[in-house]
Parts: sequence; structure tokens; C-alpha cells
Amino acid sequence: MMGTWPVQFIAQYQQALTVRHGSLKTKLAYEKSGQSAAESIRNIKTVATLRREETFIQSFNVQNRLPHTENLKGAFATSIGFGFAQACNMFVNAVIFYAGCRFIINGWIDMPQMTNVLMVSTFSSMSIGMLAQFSTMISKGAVASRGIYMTLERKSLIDGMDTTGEAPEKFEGNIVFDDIKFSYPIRPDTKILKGISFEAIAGKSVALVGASGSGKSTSILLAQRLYEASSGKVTVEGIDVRNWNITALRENMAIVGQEPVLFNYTVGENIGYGKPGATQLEIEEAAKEANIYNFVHNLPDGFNTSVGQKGGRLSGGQKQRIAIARALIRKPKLLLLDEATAALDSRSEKIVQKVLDKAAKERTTLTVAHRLSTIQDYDMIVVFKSGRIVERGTHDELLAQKGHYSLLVEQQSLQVTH
Ligand SMILES: Nc1ncnc2c1ncn2[C@@H]1O[C@H](COP(=O)(O)OP(=O)(O)OP(=O)(O)O)[C@@H](O)[C@H]1O
Repeated sequence: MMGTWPVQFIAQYQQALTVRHGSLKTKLAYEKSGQSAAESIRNIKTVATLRREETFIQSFNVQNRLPHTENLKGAFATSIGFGFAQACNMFVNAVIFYAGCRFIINGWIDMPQMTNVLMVSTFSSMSIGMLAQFSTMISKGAVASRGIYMTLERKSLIDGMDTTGEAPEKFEGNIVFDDIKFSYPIRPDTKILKGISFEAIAGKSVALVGASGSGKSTSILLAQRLYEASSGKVTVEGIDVRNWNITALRENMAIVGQEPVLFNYTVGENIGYGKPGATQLEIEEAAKEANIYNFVHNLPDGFNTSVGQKGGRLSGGQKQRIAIARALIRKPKLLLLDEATAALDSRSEKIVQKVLDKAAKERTTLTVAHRLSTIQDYDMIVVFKSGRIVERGTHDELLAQKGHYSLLVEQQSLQVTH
């Protein structure tokens, strides 16, 4: 009887391996199809405008083919394993029954003895059968938890929760980029910044301009220490950002990007997220500064009006002004603007630009700008090209040089007044 146990164990081990292998493939395929579905739902307006609903449905179906096949294989393997284990049990019981009857006829054992052997055989087989069920569950669980543990154990290069580091009380908004070289971790061989140096001193406005992909937004990310420079250093108030207390560093600066990111909460909450523990008065003041107060005040629930998913109930300009209010509520000394008006229509752009110009007056401003008309009055314009700085100066100085900037201005058919 015990001689059949190894066979049953091997059958179940093989079954567990098949399920494990299938689970891993299925999990990856589900991840892919889930991502694709989430992305197309998130961007449903674009999908609908492009009339690509069918394409995404088909792609979802194709991506689900693999999990479907793998699930069928898994079910097949489980059924075979289960059937084999059951067959072994029945076979063993049949042998015991047959041999037991022969032994009883020959007078070697009695009926109770044979019954005992049959009971032991039946219960041990049942236990092994249960093991099979658990081994399948364990295999699936191991595959599912692997991804969770990999994420939990992943060590981030920059620990956003680190509480150590310097946090000087005086923050004026001085920032220096000193010979920065940088590649994104995902593409370490592609040099994005190839030794850039520039500075923005307290209260001054600096614009980063240049061709698409030349590294302007990357510089803004480095200022916030969302990435680490490969060589060179970014200093804020004379302190290397790596030595700053990361919370203090980020609390002293604020960013407004091209696409305002709003959460599905109220207008007030969205503005308040810029400053932990912000009061209603502070929220309203920030809204006034961002020229959105009257609009919000006239909403049915005022500051308690929900903005909807991704701010879907608001126009682009309104969303952006809420994002600006959120940035201004913390009264940052260093304001980072990454094409903050680029996604707006010309009317909204004018309103938002006015708000930004006013905000820029009171603090150091580092602006990535495509529309050169918006940065003519800046104290310094830094021109990027393929990860290098090729020119710097004021608008008039750069025009006089008749170089890259002048060409960019010409391309935008800017009305230049000297
Ligand atoms: N997360 C990322 N991973 C890998 N490469 C990236 C990443 N983000 C940007 N890049 C690459 O880095 C280069 C510089 O991008 P960056 O966004 O800094 O340019 P930019 O000058 O701001 O361009 P634009 O004016 O179009 O916004 C580009 O070639 C881009 O493809």
C-alpha cells in the first residue's frame, strides 16, 4: 500500500509545478490586459475621438487569450492529477480488498484486520489528496505574493520618507545646477544631460527653453530630487540636495506642470493638499491668489464642490488655477513651472499666465517654456540643446546674439519689440 505513496506524491508535485508555471504566465498576461483596459478607460475620450474602441477591445481579447489557454491547461493538469490520484486510491483499495479476501479465505487474517488496513489506506489516500489541493493553492499563492514582495522589498534610490538631513530655517530660493550629467535609470546608456550648469538666485526668474527632448523637464525633476544626478550636484541654499531633509526640501518648493493633477475630492481639499493642516482661510487666500476664488465661490457647494474624477467637471484653465492655488498655498520660495500653460486654449492661457506672472514676482521661478512670448521679461533665459546649454542671457541679449534663441523666436513668429 505504502509503495503507491511516492507515485501519488510525484503526480501531485508535477501538478503543482504545472499550476505554478501556468499561474506566473497567467498573472503576467492578466497584468498586461488589465493595464491596457485601464489605460483605454482612463483615456476614453481620446479613444472615442479616434474611433479606436474596436481596436482596444480586440487587443484586450487577444491579451486575454493567453490566460484563457493557461487556465484551461491548469484545469486539465489539475483534473489529470486528481484523476490519477483517485485512480491510485481505488487501485490500492481494490488490491487490498482482493488480497484481504484471499488472506481471510486462507485463514491468515480475520475480517477486522482487513477492515483496519482498508481504513488506513483510505484515510492516508484522503490526506494525500488534500495535500494536492493545498499544493495547488500554495503554488498560486506563491506566484501572487512574489510580485507583492518584490515591490515591498524594492529599495528606492531616493527614500522619500527619510527623516534625516539638513533643513535650514532660512530658505530664500537659491538653486544651482553644477555640471550635471544625467541618464534615466531605465536607459543608463542614453545621456540626457551632458554637463549643464546654471543658477537661479533668490527672487529671480529663470526660463529653460529649447527643442523638445533637450532635458528641460528633467532638470526640474532633479531640482525636486525625484532623480539623482549621475555626476555633478544640484545645490539649494548652498546645500547639496542629497544632504537636504527631503521633506523640507520639497516643502519649500512647489511645482505646476502641464497637466494639472486633481484628486476626486472637493475643490477646497484639492487646494489644501498643498499644505498639511491648511485652514479654510489659507485655502481661500490661495484661491484668490490663483484668481479662482470667484469661480469657486459661485459653485453650488463653493469650496465643497467635488471636482470629479481627474477634475473632469472643470475646464482646463480652472483645473490649472486650482493646481496653482495648491502650489501657492505653501508660499513656496522656489516655484517650478513646467509648461504650465501649454495645454490651455489662448483665452485660458492668458488668464493663467497673468496669475503665474504675479506669483513669479515674489519668489525664485524656474520655468520650462515653449511659448517664448511668456518669458521675455525673465531675468535669465537658458537655452538647451541635446542635453547641453548652448546660450544664456536676457531676451534682448539673446536676440542680439542671433543664435539658437533668436532662431526659436523667429520660428514662433514672435513680434519682437526692442
Ligand atoms: N522617465 C523617463 N525615462 C526614460 N527617458 C526619459 C524619461 N523622461 C524623459 N525621458 C527622455 O529624456 C529626454 C529629455 O526629456 P525632457 O522631458 O527632459 O525634455 P524636454 O526638453 O523637457 O522636452 P519637452 O520640451 O518636449 O518637454 C527625452 O529624450 C525623453 O525621451
